[in-house]
Amino acid sequence: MGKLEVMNHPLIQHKLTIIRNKDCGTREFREVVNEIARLLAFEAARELPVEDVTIETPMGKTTSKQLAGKKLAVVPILRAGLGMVDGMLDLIPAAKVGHIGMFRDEETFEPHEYFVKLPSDIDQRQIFMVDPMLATGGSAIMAIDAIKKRGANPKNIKFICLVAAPEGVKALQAAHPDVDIIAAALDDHLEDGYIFPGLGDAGDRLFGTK
Ligand SMILES: O=P(O)(O)OC[C@H]1O[C@H](OP(=O)(O)OP(=O)(O)O)[C@H](O)[C@@H]1O
Ligand SMILES: O=c1cc[nH]c(=O)[nH]1
Ligand SMILES: [Mg+2]
Repeated sequence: MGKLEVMNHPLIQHKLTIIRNKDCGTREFREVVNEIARLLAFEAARELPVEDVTIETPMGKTTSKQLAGKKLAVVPILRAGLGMVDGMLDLIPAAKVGHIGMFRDEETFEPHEYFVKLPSDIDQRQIFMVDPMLATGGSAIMAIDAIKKRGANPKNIKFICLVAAPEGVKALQAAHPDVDIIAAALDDHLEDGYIFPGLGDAGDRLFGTK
């Protein structure tokens, strides 16, 4: 079973409160989503491998740690996942970026895939898949199916979101038990396919489409 990590950090809780508020405008919503993504990237990078390197400080020779150079990829689920990409890249600027286009049917909430473009060496990369919302879990499950089908190593995939519903966590863990989930918050339940209390439609709020 994949791990679920919920980030109960005060900075994250404070920023989430800002974007949950229905009066938060597009510009601030976008900025704060990226700020939270940056904080989540910090946590997501916790298990990156490091290696010893010998350096000289002004005081003399020592052995110190550096990143071992594992290849990384950030993979947003379009559209709303795009809102988290810059924040992730602030911390891991050398990562490649893949895209998976996915939309939910407004009545059935079934996901539909409309675009997939990944780095050609995705099989060798640690993948951080990003999407602000994990609701029924359908979009995340299908997006992970898509990257596994194209060679991604299941052990190298982490799913990173802002708000998760218990229903989505359960479905994602059942479908992809090898994928760890990092969420800024675990909310109460789903109401008509939307997370309660949640923050509404993340894509529409990020791009001002409603
Ligand atoms: O867990 P699920 O029930 O699948 O719901 C979550 C999905 O819904 C939203 O995307 P949406 O379909 O609204 O597309 P958008 O990002 O283009 O707005 C969200 O960004 C997730 O991708
Ligand atoms: O609450 C939700 C559920 C799915 N997609 C969103 O953008 N918000
Ligand atoms: Mg949407």
